Amino acid sequence: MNDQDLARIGSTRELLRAHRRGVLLAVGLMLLTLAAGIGLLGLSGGFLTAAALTYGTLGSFNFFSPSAGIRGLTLARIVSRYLEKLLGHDTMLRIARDLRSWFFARALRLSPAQLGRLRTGDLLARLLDDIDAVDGLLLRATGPLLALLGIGLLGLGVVAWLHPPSGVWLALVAGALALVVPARVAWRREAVEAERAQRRGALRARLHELYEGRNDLAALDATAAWLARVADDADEVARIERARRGRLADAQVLHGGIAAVGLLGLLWSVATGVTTAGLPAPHAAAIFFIAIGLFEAWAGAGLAWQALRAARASITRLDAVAGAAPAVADPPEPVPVPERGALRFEDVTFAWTPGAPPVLDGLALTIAPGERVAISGDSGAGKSTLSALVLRSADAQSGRVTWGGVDLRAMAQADWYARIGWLPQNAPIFAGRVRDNLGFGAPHADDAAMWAMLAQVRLRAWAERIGGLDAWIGESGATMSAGQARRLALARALLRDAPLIVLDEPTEGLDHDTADGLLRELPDLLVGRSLLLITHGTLPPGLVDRHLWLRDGRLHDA
Ligand SMILES: Nc1ncnc2c1ncn2[C@@H]1O[C@H](COP(=O)(O)OP(=O)(O)OP(=O)(O)O)[C@@H](O)[C@H]1O
Repeated sequence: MNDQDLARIGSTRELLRAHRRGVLLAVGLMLLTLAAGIGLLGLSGGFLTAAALTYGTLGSFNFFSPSAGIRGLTLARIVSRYLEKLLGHDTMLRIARDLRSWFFARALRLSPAQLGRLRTGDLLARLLDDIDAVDGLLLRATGPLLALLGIGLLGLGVVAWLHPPSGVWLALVAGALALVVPARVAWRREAVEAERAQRRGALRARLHELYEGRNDLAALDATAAWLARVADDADEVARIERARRGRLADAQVLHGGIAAVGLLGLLWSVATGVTTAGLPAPHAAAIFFIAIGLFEAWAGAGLAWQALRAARASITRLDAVAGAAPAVADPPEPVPVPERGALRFEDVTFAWTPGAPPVLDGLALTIAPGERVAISGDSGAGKSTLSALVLRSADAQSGRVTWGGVDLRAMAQADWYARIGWLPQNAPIFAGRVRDNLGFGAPHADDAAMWAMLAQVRLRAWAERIGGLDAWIGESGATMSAGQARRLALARALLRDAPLIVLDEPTEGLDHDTADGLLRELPDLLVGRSLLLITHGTLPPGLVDRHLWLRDGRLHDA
């Protein structure tokens, strides 16, 4: 499926339905493989019995038809099994690919506040474990269950045709299996499967946090305590897995018991048929072998039922994220975004949690084109919240934010972002080359522009030392100091050809002289662009046109 098709899909089940052709084909091939296998067993049993009964007598024996049938079924089984593996796995891989792209794209539509409620490890668990459970639905759950149903009906039909009383008996045994096995492994197991998926997610989250926070935990001498929590989580997961396996083993035992009684009853039924109702012995043998084949195939039903329940729990978890309505969405017919304009907050009131005291309360602010405004305030006053509204991580509950007179909510988010160069508080450095990190937001910037920008943020000497624009910088800027990472992210924001630059604490982590030098040079880097600067520090004269103070949700002159 292409991106446009995926964008139209609203739930996991809808996505699975879009693959129904591949799924039906794979199920048909599974059925064919099973039918060929069981047919082979029945035909061979009948054939051998007929041959044994004819041996040493003068009776005639049709050798050719059954042996041709055996050859045909053998070949059919080989070919259908090969195609089943080929097409079944191909469909499964397509489902997995589409599910991952779709889930990821849907999750990214959510605002940071919505995503922030999920732990990264849990999100990863959904992306990996839950999608794994769902894409295997075809090969481990619905596929086998449908194929087992199909082969059951076919087998019962053949047995009933050869000997109706045996058909009735086999149907009764099949009915008992169909009730008892799912009852043991799957009936009323929704809550347990949901808990299993949730616990596995929690374990991943705990491990992810251990990895991310390993240095802090080591410094706090808290690694052992954290590992103990990991062990507790792992124990919980193991407890649930053991219980599941126990239920599956119980189901296998029940299946074995019922199948044994079923076969004994069938033996009695066909023996009576042969001795009293003229049932040919080869038919009796064929019925017996078909039944053995069916019981063997049905033994997989328990696992398939369990996989089905697990997949359902995973579907619920995936839809909880992918099906959530994004807090910030594009309008159906977005308005074009003006090239330049004033950024205005008009009587803006905003609370992160509905009903909580607002962080911004009737806030008003105008930044004229080319104007540079700094905003300071106590920690927690709402400075980053203000930039979050500019970035449309959230929308104001009342009032509006406009650019060139157009409400930001009337624009497509991507069009609006094209007008902004943003340096967030925790700007990430991506694993890759210096060039990649600079060029993300400015794909057309050439080497000369990159070097000039590196010089302006005072990173030129560093870049030359590590090998230039193609030098590799590790994940999260592992090979850089915090100040260097901050300056590289600043360079990235400034390199963008955007009329509005939003900088949240650009000099955080820099020594006084570097910070001061950088701020003094900032006006030259802005050249006519508007600036919204969030800062705690003192500013050199001439950097900004106005310096405001955020207090009680409103802006005051500093
Ligand atoms: N995503 C969020 N969800 C819920 N509450 C939030 C969120 N982000 C911020 N807040 C709350 O909003 C208030 C303002 O936070 P904000 O980060 O805007 O302050 P700030 O002025 O930038 O602080 P600092 O100078 O410490 O960075 C705080 O009480 C904070 O707890």
